[in-house]
Amino acid sequence: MVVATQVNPIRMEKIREVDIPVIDLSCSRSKVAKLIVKACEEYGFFKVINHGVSHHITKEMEDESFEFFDKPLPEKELVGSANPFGYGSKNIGLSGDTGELEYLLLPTNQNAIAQTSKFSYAWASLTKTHKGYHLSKALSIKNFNNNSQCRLTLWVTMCVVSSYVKSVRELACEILELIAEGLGVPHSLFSHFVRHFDSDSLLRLNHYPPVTHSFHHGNIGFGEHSDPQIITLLRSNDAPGLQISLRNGLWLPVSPDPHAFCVNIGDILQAMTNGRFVSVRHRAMANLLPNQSRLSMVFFGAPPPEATIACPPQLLKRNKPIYKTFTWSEYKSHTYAHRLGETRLDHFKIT
Ligand SMILES: O=C(O)CCC(=O)C(=O)O
Ligand SMILES: [Fe+2]
Repeated sequence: MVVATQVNPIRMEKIREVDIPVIDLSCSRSKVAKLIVKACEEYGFFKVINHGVSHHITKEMEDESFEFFDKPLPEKELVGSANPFGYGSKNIGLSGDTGELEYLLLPTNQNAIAQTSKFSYAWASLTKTHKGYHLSKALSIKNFNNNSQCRLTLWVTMCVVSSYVKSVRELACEILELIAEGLGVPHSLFSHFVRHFDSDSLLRLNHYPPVTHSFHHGNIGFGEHSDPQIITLLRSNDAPGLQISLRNGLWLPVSPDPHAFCVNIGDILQAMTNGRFVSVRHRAMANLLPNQSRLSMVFFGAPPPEATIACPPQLLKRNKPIYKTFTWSEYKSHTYAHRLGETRLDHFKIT
């Protein structure tokens, strides 16, 4: 008999419910900065409320995403495979990882968007409307039929996606500036990477349909990993699934809250703080709800490809650097060449 081996076996016995930090961004700046730094040190993870991203923009983005995922597979595949941007189903990355989800990876690079916006402007004048820029319309534009990447970028330039990206990018930068204040380093030390015209930030829409076949608890939607970028802002609908790993190996289920953003520290911020902040390991369980899909909309704030990543002297204090200096593009290549669950930053440790 052949027994299937499970990648990333799940340690169910260690799951428990604990409160994770919820930070109210409407409180005083100095208090918020301190609380964020504490959460980054202890968990590498927190939720923010009163964050200023309009619920209307978020809801529109969610509706638009569901509209896309509800389409028949051949239509979804028209946007091309997620390499680097496009649609993917079950396969995550190029190293053999799989999960019970489908997803769409979108660029947010302002440079690429500026290139394409002249096309979307021309299209907008043709259709004489600035509303209803849906992906279904982008898919049907004849001139773009042979260029899936162009169609995707076009979708990103459209009102709904670009408003969402702008708002969430602003929130990510605001949080990075609060972190810088809390650490006593220059205000834009981290945020300038994400604000940069060539920032490699991206938006990932993850759709976890209810699993229909004989699944048992413990099946994986998106396997255990840390995010390689600087910072991640995740917003989900009110279906559960996300879990974070604590330093002691316990898994914490994160209760869903459509009005909050989950913020996690990425590998780059762990490197830039010389290990003071934790790049939190997390995963999403398969969706076992009978009739409801789970949707997470995830913004990854990243540096430009040629940015140099090193811990600044102010944060080293008298300690030796733990990590070598590297560029974001070197880190990204290393990440994509390895399995999702690997601790990729270890490769850059000074031995
Ligand atoms: O969908 C989730 O809750 C987690 C997704 C995630 O970790 C990712 O896209 O990097
Ligand atoms: Fe992640």
